[in-house]
Amino acid sequence: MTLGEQDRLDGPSSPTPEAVELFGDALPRAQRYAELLAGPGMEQGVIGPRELPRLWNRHLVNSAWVGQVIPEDSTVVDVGSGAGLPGIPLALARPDLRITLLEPMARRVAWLEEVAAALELDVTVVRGRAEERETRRAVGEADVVTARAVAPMGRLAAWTLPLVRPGGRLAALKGASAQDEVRRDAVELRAAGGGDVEVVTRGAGDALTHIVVVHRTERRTRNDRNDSVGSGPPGQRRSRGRKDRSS
Ligand SMILES: C[S@@+](CC[C@H](N)C(=O)[O-])C[C@H]1O[C@@H](n2cnc3c(N)ncnc32)[C@H](O)[C@@H]1O
Repeated sequence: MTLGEQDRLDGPSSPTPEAVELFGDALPRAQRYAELLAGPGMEQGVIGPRELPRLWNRHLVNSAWVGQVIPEDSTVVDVGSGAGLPGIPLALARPDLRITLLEPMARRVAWLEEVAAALELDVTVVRGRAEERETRRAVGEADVVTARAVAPMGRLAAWTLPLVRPGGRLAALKGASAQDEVRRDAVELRAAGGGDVEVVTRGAGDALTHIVVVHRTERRTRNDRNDSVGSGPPGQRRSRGRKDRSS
């Protein structure tokens, strides 16, 4: 399928050529997600009206690019999913991944559950804050943590690297400040258990995406030693969009 330049200007129901490539067979469900964001999502305030004309590039395509730094069959925790970004587009583009959407706000958790059910997505939704011990117990350690627009790099690493298994990685979607944040917060990144860091750039224009990949060292941090991971305590909310997980 090819789409012309005009399709970029037509609003949320018009996927861009990058979207066609990234979502492949899942494109109709990505389109449904864009419609949900533009309709009930906007009414419920999970996304602002000004985002409508740039839903595809700035949000769906930008989010799906993160799949390019995630190895096959990984477990992923998307921290601070909000409207479902990048977790929902990632789940659509990469059905091999096992994804948990982590979000502290009840209203957004309800939204994520509704979207997962509507799109028949096999994702787990957990209510909680990344830095809380209960959350770490509930979600365990993932191969990869993703996050977009949640916190400055140093704080984000302190919150999220304890959710990454040693040898795994944090993939943070950042704006043009990516390199500067990495330099500025280098000490915090190391203290949190960060090792090698790379900034991967994809796309152009509204879809331009800088992904800060922080590789987690094998060494344990004080945060890890204070936590023991396992199944979630009573009261921690977990739910699934679909229960018949096949892989
Ligand atoms: C600016 S929104 C970004 C939402 C989404 N990632 C996006 O890119 O559109 C930040 C989100 O992070 C969540 N958040 C804030 N602090 C958090 C924490 N400590 N742990 C997990 N999520 C957090 C907020 O509730 C909110 O949904």
